[in-house]
Amino acid sequence: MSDQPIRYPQVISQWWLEEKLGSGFSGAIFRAVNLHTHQVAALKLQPTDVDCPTNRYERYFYPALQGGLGMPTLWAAGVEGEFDYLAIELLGPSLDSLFRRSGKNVMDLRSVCCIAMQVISRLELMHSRGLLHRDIQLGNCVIGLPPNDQLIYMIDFGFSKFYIDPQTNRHIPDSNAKRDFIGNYWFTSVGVHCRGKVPSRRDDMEALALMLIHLLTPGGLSWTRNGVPKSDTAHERLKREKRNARPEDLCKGIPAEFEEFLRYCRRLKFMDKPDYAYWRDEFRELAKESGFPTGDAFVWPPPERATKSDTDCPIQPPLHVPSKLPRAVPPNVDGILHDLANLQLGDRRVLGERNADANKPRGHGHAAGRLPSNVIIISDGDEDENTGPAKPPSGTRMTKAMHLTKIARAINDVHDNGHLATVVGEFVDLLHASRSRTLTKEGFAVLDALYKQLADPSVYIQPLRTSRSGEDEQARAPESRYVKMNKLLQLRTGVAQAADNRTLARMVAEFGAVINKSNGRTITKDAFGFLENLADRLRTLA
Ligand SMILES: Nc1ncnc2c1ncn2[C@@H]1O[C@H](COP(=O)(O)OP(=O)(O)OP(=O)(O)O)[C@@H](O)[C@H]1O
Repeated sequence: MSDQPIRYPQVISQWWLEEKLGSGFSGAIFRAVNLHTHQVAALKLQPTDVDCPTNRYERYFYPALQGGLGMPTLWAAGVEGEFDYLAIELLGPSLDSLFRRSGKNVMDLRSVCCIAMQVISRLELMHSRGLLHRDIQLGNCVIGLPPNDQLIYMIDFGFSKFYIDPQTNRHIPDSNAKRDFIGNYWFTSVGVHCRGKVPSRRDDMEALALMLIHLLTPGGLSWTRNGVPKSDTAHERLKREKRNARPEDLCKGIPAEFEEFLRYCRRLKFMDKPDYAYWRDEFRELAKESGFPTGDAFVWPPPERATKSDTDCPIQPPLHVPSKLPRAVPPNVDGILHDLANLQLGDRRVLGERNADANKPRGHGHAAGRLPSNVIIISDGDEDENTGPAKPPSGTRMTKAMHLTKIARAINDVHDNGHLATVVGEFVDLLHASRSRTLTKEGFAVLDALYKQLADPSVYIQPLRTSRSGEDEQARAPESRYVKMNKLLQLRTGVAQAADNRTLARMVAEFGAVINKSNGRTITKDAFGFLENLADRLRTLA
């Protein structure tokens, strides 16, 4: 291809070219009108002699995506004269241009959660049709034109690839052969970009995770700040920085879900199918916990405070507030649940100091007449106070965070060590079933509740981990892996000999501190062993 600027014609096939909408590495895209039907389209033009003839590839992939939500319609495609053209459904601006135009340093959490939910769905659709995108970035996510302007579309399938071989119907094989990097500098996964791995579904998901973290990071991910690398040395430097960036450092100060999502993507094996529904739910739950509507409609510009009209899926009232109390939607459900866990209700007992009257029916602490005046009774309406953790209302999937919160509340309510052992067992089962091995803030809240119940529930206990925002970073100066493993092993074996509940409480506190100080706050094999042995010990001390 010559170095001369490309001269685009006025008419291609039946399309009259109007203004330029954008340009890419090897072509440009114009708004165009069909001379016969007057249909409007986005015409993607590329000289036929370009080094990287992506239009030719895109033409091949588009048919597989037709009819899918958030997949543009391809109206026509062909070669005329020196140009390869694609006539695509005309769409709105990209997330990149919306974000740039907003002039903001970071994107608001509600918008990022919506992008997460929607792009996960787009990837699920593409993957279900055997295709990888392989170039996830803000410029390749665009919103529709009204009335579809709350829907995010995927565009630019020039780097896509069938990971299911259409001939054999089998997943493409992994390989260690050296390969050129396909994707973009900012968000392509570390495995593909820095280690030369073969892209698969996990890498599309990791690129999304990095894109979301980028949007929430002031100034963006560090390796995106110097622009596109102009030399091999600069590219190598960028790769080193990207490869060395630890999830916990990238995600400092942003909700833990993003760190967990990134870790999850990186743990997936080459052929693994990502759990799209799980992560969509996690981001929906995060939006809900943050007081936003749970729908995934991408409302731009973000409303000052999301309201019912922002979404076709209105906010679910998370809490039932008794009618005699002033009705108010709390801004932070999480904080309230946490505060509730720390309430001094006055009639709690120390399990280790139980005597015969412990079996007497206990006046329930929620009796309105006995509550301090500032206490609001909170109930999901689906919980039987005598049976601890309740089942989710039928038809509702309980997220891990909700489940953990219920477990923490159940621990506050137990009457004896036997019951406590059962709840700890449920905690262990939930952690085992979870795809993430990171102990979340809700997981720490369970440890807090456990410690409090084992030590003395009537006194306020400083939570084991109160902040994700980095304020507690000094307190959690990282310990080496070796130290962590050693301590966990000691706790795992020592717990079987614990003489009483107070000793168990001390061990739970130590356990929480070790996990909190470790990189990634990961639940290891020994950590599971400790919790399982704790449940056994509680049974024998019952
Ligand atoms: N269907 C469309 N409707 C409206 N605008 C579009 C459409 N497709 C693309 N654009 C605009 O054109 C820009 C470039 O499009 P696209 O990414 O498909 O081209 P490209 O040549 O492959 O770009 P790159 O080389 O940067 O990946 C997009 O960021 C978007 O702003």
